[in-house]
Amino acid sequence: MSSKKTSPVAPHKASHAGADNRPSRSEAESAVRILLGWTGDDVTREGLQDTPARVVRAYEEYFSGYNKDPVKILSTTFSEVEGYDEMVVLTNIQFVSHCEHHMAPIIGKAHVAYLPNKRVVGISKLARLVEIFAKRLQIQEKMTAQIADTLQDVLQPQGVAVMIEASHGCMTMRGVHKHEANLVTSRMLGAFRNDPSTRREFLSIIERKK
Ligand SMILES: Nc1nc2c(ncn2[C@@H]2O[C@H](COP(=O)(O)OP(=O)(O)OP(=O)(O)O)[C@@H](O)[C@H]2O)c(=O)[nH]1
Ligand SMILES: [Zn+2]
Repeated sequence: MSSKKTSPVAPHKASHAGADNRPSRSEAESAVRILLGWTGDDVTREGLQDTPARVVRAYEEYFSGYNKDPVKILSTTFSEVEGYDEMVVLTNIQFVSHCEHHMAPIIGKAHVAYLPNKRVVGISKLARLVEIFAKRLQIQEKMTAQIADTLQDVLQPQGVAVMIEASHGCMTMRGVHKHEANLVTSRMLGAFRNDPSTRREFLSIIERKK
């Protein structure tokens, strides 16, 4: 199968197989047992006996974002803001995700901004939005776009900016072994894309807060 073929997925929809095709918990534990045996270790020894169940519980946490609806998260907004219409920026939102090529950790920070259009959203919801998309199998570019596009679609603000900087385990712990390499991605929409001074203000705020 070519890795170039991608199926279009709405930014805020989970892209995993439907519930009907989802393997059971015991099938997932068996798969972990097979991988453990494949390493060359003895899967029957005491220290490894409960490992398949633990790994499946850990995966449940790493990939809990498939069960959450990002649109619902953004549904609580406030309009009593005395006409506040300046930039809202939440910087340094830490996250851990996993790359869809190696299932290796992606560890980084997201900076999220929007220019409100009469309504604002609770700031924790911006961090929750990052969490939902981080806790899925990702590539960084896709995660950046999903966060920005969902904010734009649901809040319909005058603009959205998302910047992510992250270290990829598949490049640091294995493969090319570049420990210091950080991938920086961004998506600018509306005023952040069209107005250079808005974009500059966002970039200077996140630079100061690093
Ligand atoms: N653009 C992008 N690439 C990523 C991301 N995470 C991992 N990758 C890359 O995905 C690519 C997968 O390439 P392959 O050649 O199929 O995999 P590989 O043989 O394991 O490649 P190496 O990592 O170079 O050893 C690698 O270049 C990874 O660095 C990401 O978030 N964005
Ligand atoms: Zn990878």
